[in-house]
Amino acid sequence: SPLKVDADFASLPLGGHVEVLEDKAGTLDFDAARASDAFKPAPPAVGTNFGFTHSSWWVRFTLANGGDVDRELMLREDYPLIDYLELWAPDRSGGWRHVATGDRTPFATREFVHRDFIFELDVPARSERTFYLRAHSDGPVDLNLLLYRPHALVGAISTEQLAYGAYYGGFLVLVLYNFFLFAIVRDRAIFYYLLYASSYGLYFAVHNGLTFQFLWPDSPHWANQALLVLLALALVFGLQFTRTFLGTGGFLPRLDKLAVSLQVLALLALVASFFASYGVLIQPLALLTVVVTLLIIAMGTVGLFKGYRPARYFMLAWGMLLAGVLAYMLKVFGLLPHNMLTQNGFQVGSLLEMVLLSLALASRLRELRRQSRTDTLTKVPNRRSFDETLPAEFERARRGGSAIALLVADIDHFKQFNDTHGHARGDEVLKLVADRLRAGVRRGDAVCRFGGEEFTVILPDADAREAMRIAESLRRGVETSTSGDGSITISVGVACSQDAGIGGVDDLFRAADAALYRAKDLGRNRVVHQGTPQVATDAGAEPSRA
Ligand SMILES: Nc1nc2c(ncn2[C@@H]2O[C@H](COP(=O)(O)OP(=O)(O)OP(=O)(O)O)[C@@H](O)[C@H]2O)c(=O)[nH]1
Repeated sequence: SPLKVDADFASLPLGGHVEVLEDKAGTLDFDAARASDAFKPAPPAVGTNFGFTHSSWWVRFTLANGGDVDRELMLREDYPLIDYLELWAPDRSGGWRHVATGDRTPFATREFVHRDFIFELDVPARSERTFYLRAHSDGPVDLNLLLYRPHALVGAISTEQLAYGAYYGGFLVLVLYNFFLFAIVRDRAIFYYLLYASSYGLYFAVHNGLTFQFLWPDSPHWANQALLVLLALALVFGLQFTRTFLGTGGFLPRLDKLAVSLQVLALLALVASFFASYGVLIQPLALLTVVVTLLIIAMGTVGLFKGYRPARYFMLAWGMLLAGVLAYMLKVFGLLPHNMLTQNGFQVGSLLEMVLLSLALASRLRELRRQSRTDTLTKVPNRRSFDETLPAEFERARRGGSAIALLVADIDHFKQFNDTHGHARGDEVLKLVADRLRAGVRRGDAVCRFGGEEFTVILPDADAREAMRIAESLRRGVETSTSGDGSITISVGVACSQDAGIGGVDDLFRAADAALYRAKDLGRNRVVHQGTPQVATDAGAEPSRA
């Protein structure tokens, strides 16, 4: 039955009011189609979404204007990737106005300069008009037909343009920001993120019909191929980013190899896009996308369980994307309202994903920074960390008018231990000593491996007396916990900022180091304060340090 268009409405979905005709061979011309009696009402479940099909599809609908004024209406088909789309509309002289467009014809074939297909429909007062559409496409023929009053279409489009501007603006800012970050930091993960975000963002822009309108309006062939190329690139770079970010080559060699094979497949699809048609390639690529997504989530999950902190943001990011897809699914099944967020759940989720991946990169930089300040063997802060921490703590103590002390500790006769028991056992001793030191200090004290078998301990808010007490308890702690190991002992030199002659950080370190030498000279396994002539433990004197 004709759709009444004289009532007051802003927009109407046309889906339930059309009849369709499948032209399997694609040979019918307009007159033959118009004469055909094989038109059937569109099935309510799918409407005019015909999916992947080799047929051409004819769509017919009748609009009835019972009012006294002419009605000018806008027909919008809002899936922009239809290859060929034609309209036949009755004109006022009894003939037909024919528009032949689609994304396989130059952009200029459109009546309206817009990423979707928009046609003007004229229904004079007190009349009925029947319109015909013909669609054919290598990809899915998913016609989403909407009828608008002109003012309503203007309103809808301006809202959408704002949303798209915000969406792609977000992508652009992320890409620019990370570009500059990469220029400074030179982390390869940032580089792959850049490529991933760029190809992914452009892929969506192709999907929305925006690149065809704004970037390559005269290249319909490339406009179609670009979707495949960008999807393949997004898969390659997404995997490359994930592998670099999580460092999967090291701890997940099998999954990492699988990732490389999938990258090769995506690259093959990319090359094939120059020879094979869109229709042949899009379905395998869609399948590959699902597999890649599952693999990335699997790798992130393992990274998370291995305790790699940046993997938390990484997984949150992918969770956002999945939440977006889920929101869209729930909308399709009527469990969530239809609005711009749910309708575009995939796209919204993808931007949130990119934002969180950018955060994950920041978290990774923090982790790299932490690693560069940690000794890999003993897991205590290293020399670099010490060189940064001591001046800062010293300055803080000076400003607060408090004392700060420094211990320099060295394992006794470690060379001999190494020579006797081997380097591996020596490493274990280093770890053990580091653990003892760490366990024996107060909160806020900093144990560092200064180098070799030498450790430092920064003791904020400690005067010489307190520092001696802590040093002595550390010495005893090492001695007792390693008594079964051929007796490992340490010698410790102590200096405090309140000691005479300590003007700055360098004085403090020199004094503690000199005290350590004295401890070695006095027989090892003892604590010596730089100011006092001798504060010996009860260990017997030994020959001088070599
Ligand atoms: N196993 C192991 N040994 C190390 C490491 N770093 C340094 N060493 C060893 O530590 C030893 C330090 O020897 P020396 O500096 O001669 O001092 P020492 O033998 O401890 O003698 P004193 O300090 O005079 O008591 C050398 O044999 C180094 O090879 C390490 O990371 N692992």
